[in-house]
Amino acid sequence: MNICVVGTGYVGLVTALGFAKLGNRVICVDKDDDKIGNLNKGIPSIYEEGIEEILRECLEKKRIAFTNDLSEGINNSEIIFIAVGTPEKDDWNIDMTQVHEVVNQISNIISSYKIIVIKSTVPVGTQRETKKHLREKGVPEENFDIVSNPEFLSEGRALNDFLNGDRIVIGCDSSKGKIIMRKVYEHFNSEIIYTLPETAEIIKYASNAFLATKISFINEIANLCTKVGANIETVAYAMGLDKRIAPEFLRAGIGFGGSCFPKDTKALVKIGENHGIDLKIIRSAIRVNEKQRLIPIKILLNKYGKLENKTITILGLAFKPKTDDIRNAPSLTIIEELIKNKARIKCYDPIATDKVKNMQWDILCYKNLYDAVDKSDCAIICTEWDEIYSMDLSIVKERMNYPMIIDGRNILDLEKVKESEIEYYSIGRLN
Ligand SMILES: NC(=O)C1=CN([C@@H]2O[C@H](COP(=O)(O)OP(=O)(O)OC[C@H]3O[C@@H](n4cnc5c(N)ncnc54)[C@H](O)[C@@H]3O)[C@@H](O)[C@H]2O)C=CC1
Ligand SMILES: O=C(O)[C@H]1O[C@H](OP(=O)(O)OP(=O)(O)OC[C@H]2O[C@@H](n3ccc(=O)[nH]c3=O)[C@H](O)[C@@H]2O)[C@H](O)[C@@H](O)[C@@H]1O
Repeated sequence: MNICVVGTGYVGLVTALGFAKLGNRVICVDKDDDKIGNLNKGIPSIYEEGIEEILRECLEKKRIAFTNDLSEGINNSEIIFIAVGTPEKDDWNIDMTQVHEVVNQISNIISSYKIIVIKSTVPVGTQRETKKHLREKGVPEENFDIVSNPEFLSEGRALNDFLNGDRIVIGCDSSKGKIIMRKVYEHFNSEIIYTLPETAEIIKYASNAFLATKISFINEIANLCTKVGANIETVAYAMGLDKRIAPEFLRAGIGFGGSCFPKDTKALVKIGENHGIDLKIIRSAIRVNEKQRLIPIKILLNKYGKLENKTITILGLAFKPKTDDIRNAPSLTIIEELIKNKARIKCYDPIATDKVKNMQWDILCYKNLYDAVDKSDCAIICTEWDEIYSMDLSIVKERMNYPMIIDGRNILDLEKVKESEIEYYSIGRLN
């Protein structure tokens, strides 16, 4: 099939490459000329393992092309996927500017039947509002169908998630649209749920909010474990053996970050509010998460009283391993607090340091972990990178000014920590 994908970020690029790999012809559109230039040269706009090879393979086979010209994408495709950003606003509502811009542009270009698929995570009601908007802009009804098709991929294993997701959700109120969407996904093995657009839109938010709540739940239990001398790892393991609970998303730590859980939980609370429903559980999950990030600061203040002239190392900047994405990462909140407390800050991350350098903070970034802990008074683990998990604790101890680690992701081997005689804090583990 001929497919156009608008937006070449994490979701857009992965969607485009996934469809291209399956033999479709895909045109990707982005308004960022630098991204388009790089993508045409085979340089991905995001970091994901294996994506560069697939990009180059698809370019060579001429299954994918990148342009900044939306009309080229639309005129050569039967289906248009919208995968632009939907960031959060200060009031927790969603900023729909990027989606609205694309829809307006489409309304000026479209001249024959197209399916417009909303892949971005958008507030409930967006499919219907978009339909109304296109009609008001004079686009004849017979020229389009609008489908809500939210994406469930996780960064770090995005392409695999896209191609082998647990489910595909299609929110569509036209039978013609449904038939074409069935064809789009005919080579996927995932269960496909056809439903109303509003239901599809809620499924996306409810799924993310449920997973975020599971994390906040286990984090509260971990905090209790710390107080009563219980071990969160055994608690989580035993809970996870119950099939009704399941072991995933029970890893305690400094909480969830990223471009989606923080934004989508807040957006769902706001959607509830806009409809007169107070979503109390999700509101609490957000509050628990915001506090969880501050645990390392509390431990440090307990230990040192004040942090002025102390050197603190952040081990891991990305919001999770295998990505260079630092959007809403717990590490950033911790750095901001350390700056407020006038600490000297050193950071290590195998791939995300450049993104933090762009923030122009007065902090030092290292690509070598041992240089980052040199003369430090405490190292805080914020991301569970393999490189951090497997660091040599004897070297770390030797290079630090005072040997202290706060393990915000509960990853270090407790035996090795004990042997190293480093002062060690975790989130609910028994040392
Ligand atoms: N990042 C993730 O893991 C997931 C994200 N989502 C959702 O997918 C959507 C996209 O997220 P990301 O890919 O992370 O966003 P992103 O910010 O990485 O990428 C968005 C892209 O859209 C482009 N763009 C913006 N306006 C445009 C326009 N008018 N014309 C052409 N291109 C335009 C931007 O230049 C950028 O390259 C969001 O709604 C997000 O909530 C859903 C599942 C997973
Ligand atoms: O809508 C989205 O954007 C995506 O959001 C998440 O994917 P992602 O944010 O890439 O990463 P996750 O693996 O879900 O991790 C999110 C955060 O939760 C944290 N986490 C995760 C699991 C856990 O047990 N404990 C925990 O603290 C991670 O460290 C990370 O900061 C969802 O898992 C995807 O299904 C969804 O499509």
